[in-house]
Amino acid sequence: MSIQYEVEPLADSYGVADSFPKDFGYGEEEADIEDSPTPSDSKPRILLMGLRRSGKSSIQKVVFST
Ligand SMILES: Nc1nc2c(ncn2[C@@H]2O[C@H](COP(=O)(O)OP(=O)(O)OP(=O)(O)O)[C@@H](O)[C@H]2O)c(=O)[nH]1
Repeated sequence: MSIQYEVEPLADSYGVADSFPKDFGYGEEEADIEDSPTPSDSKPRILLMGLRRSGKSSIQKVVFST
């Protein structure tokens, strides 16, 4: 007496994954819609943040005044 098993190929068990759309992606590249004006001379900009009267203007004078 012999018992026969039906062994399906392993690849068939992943049939669900095969049904996944192949062209799934992030779509077209979209331009940033942030309203950050791009300076034409492309100078780097520094945002100095701090509490009131904490010395921001003084730092600016010391660091950036020529
Ligand atoms: N002792 C001391 N006082 C400082 C220093 N830096 C700034 N001050 C004094 O702190 C006060 C405020 O300095 P500002 O540079 O005007 O500070 P700010 O952050 O620009 O102030 P806001 O524009 O009001 O936010 C001024 O009276 C400065 O003289 C420091 O390093 N040491």
